[in-house]
Amino acid sequence: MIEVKNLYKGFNGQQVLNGIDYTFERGKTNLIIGQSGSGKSVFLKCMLGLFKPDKGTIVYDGKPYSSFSDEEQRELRKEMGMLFQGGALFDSMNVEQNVMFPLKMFTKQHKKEMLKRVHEVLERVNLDGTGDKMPSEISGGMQKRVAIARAIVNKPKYLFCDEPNSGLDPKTATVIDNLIQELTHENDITTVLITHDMNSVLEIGERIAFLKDGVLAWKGTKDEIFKTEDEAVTDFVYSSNLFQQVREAQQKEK
Ligand SMILES: Nc1ncnc2c1ncn2[C@@H]1O[C@H](COP(=O)(O)OP(=O)(O)OP(=O)(O)O)[C@@H](O)[C@H]1O
Repeated sequence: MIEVKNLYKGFNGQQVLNGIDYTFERGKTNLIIGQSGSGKSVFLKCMLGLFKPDKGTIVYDGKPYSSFSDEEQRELRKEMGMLFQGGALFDSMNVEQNVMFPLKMFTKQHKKEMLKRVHEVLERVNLDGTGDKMPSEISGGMQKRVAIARAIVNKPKYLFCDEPNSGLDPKTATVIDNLIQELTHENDITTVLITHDMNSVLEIGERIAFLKDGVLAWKGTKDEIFKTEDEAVTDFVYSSNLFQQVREAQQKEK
């Protein structure tokens, strides 16, 4: 669980996050949605410890970041899995080396032990047997699954995903969404996922935080989002054809 309390962040006099209070629950896919420029990435980077908040507290499973020693900060980084747009694999490394990278960086395991874990996670994401392939030799969807395997190889408590579906066809995007959700449930991970993909909201929006101009303008679930009359949210979600179609279908059923 990650509790965010009264979080403020700005750059050069421009306020980006304006006093956010929110709790990201453990074992759930916690989505952050909102228009471009609303502060989603800055929010994520604050939780990753990449940006220092101007004000406010971020509490990781009961422990405020400000109270972490250097060693504890390093330990926390080890507990964070990251999945960035485009997968961000190392082109010069094969699949196995990519997935092994966090183990080499954060653990002192023997190679045999690391290989065992790498193959365990590759199997979990249905990529067994691809360890010696280079990223350029596999499809975009497979690259995402390698990136997911790399993000979970260290058994993270927290998984941060920034638009994990970008560049994928709708069917592959759904496979990736469901895989992230399954891993979140199986391993009781606190997953925080930024998305522009309204299909992802419908698929895995167990908890949704809607940001508008750096403020948490609405929070709820994928079912509640259809019931809300909050204009900021309705303006945003019904600009998507998919949401309009689902709403129309729901109205016909009534
Ligand atoms: N390192 C930085 N220095 C200065 N300003 C920044 C920095 N990072 C982000 N910003 C500003 O913060 C604001 C919010 O950006 P952010 O990337 O969080 O938006 P976003 O909601 O993630 O947008 P998108 O959906 O397009 O990715 C923008 O005005 C951006 O220019």
